[in-house]
Amino acid sequence: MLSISVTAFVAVLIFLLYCLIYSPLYTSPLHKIPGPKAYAITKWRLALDDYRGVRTRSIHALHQKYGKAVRISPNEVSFSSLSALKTIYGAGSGFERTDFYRMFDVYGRQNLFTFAGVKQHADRKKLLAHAYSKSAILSPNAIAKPLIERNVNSYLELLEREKCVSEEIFQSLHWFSLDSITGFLYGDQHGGTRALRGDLEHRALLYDIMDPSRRLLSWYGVHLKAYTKWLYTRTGLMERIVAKLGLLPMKKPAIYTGIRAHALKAWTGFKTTTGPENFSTTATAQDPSIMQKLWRYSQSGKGDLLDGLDIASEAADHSLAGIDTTSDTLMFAIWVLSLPVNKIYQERLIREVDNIPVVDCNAEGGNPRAEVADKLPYLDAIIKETLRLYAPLPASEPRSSLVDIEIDGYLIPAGTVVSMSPYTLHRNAEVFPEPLKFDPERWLNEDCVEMKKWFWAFSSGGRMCIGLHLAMAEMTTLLAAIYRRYTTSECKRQRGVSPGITSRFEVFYDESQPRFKILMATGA
Ligand code: HEM
Repeated sequence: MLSISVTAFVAVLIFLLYCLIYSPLYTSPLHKIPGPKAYAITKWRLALDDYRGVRTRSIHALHQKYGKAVRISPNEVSFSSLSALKTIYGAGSGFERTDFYRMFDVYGRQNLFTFAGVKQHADRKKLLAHAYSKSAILSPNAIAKPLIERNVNSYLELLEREKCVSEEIFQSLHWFSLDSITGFLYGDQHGGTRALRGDLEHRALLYDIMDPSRRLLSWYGVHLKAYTKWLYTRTGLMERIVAKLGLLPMKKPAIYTGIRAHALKAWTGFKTTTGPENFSTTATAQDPSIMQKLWRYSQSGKGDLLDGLDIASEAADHSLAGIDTTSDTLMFAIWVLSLPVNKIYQERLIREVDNIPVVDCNAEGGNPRAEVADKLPYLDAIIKETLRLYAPLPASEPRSSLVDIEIDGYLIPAGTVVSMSPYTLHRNAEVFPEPLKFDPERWLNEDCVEMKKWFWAFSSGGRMCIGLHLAMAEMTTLLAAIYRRYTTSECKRQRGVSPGITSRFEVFYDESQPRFKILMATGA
């Protein structure tokens, strides 16, 4: 009897060793891809890096050691080459977003960001692409340009009115991007915010995404998805026990507060005042917001019907995607230009914006117009270099293919997760000499064609950032106005300390500074 039990135990052990160690290392189709064994055997090795907030930097270090393809988990491979970039993220590549993105569903509804399938995504994108095109963003007759120019005026007025703002730009830049994206999505009447003009309720909308425990919630949501869902769906006594034991990574309500709740409120307000019966005769012309465009489409009877929750989900996601990204980039740009070592770049930028003729500035406020700020080569180089070194979404962008495919000489079976990151692409020393040095002028050299191919802050192909032109217009118009009027320098307390932002669950900062200070945890 004993010997049967021992035999069974040994057989189970051998089976487990085969499945958990031998197979991933020696028989898996990915076994030839280089990388440390611990990462190839278990997904928890990478999850641990994630927990420590060093996932992206660890993957980067693995690329430096193992080359352009690294196995980072039993079923996940990271790449860092232009050929892989084209195969995975090129237009029409057929690669889909993975389940990872489903944590950005809002109200249980998918949106542009979270659709995996190419067709579903393309259908939704068709509805939005024109509104986000460069010509629409810079058109005087559409919503974005006047809105951004007004917000730039408000920002400069705020600098004059509340002197402390100029010493702590992080928050006020968030108010700027909040007012810009909400005005664009909802229009002034139905949810456009006035944080810059002092509305405390609107400023408070940001607390939710600034809550540091959101970082932990993101980690749980990715690595312990079923358990997290279980935790948050307990009711009654169990709910109290779970809370008492401190098992919740973030206190309830963890999700539909702040920006997400605001989207639903904006939608409800819009529907009540606009309503189907007077929809075609009222506000449409004066209020061409994204919400209104989607509503108009949903009433047209063409294609799949969008209901209120679909519209609110789409809008909430664009808000979340458009706030931290833009304001974090602006914050890094101003901070890096304020360092004494970069004084020369600030002076050259000031020279460029000083040369803008008065006729190219708005009568109200006297700040450069958005379409003029868009055409300043030095400013453009500064923003590119900021996005290269401090990309606000620097982490890997996971994708998978429905069919087997070869990438950089390796056969990648269908369903394998493949990814690349701006962080690693932007630090390739063969493409960007002295990669950790802030040098905007590298973008002004005639031979920067290769660098442009590696620049990936906004991703590429069909899933490239839809808000690119909106973000660029916000950033160029505000920076041109600030440096036309002011010089900036670092505060005493900031000396030797890099600002640090968190993206998903990692902290990013300037690696050349001795220390960093985390400014905010973000949910995106
Ligand atoms: C500096 C500013 C910004 C940067 C660097 C940035 C970067 C990115 C990146 C890298 C992606 C792809 C993410 C992935 O696939 O994992 C993305 C997608 C997206 N971004 Fe942005 N973004 C910025 C601003 C904005 C703004 C202002 C909006 C406003 C609407 C926005 C809306 C979106 C949306 C909706 C997607 C999903 C697009 C799709 O799947 O088709 N972004 N962004």
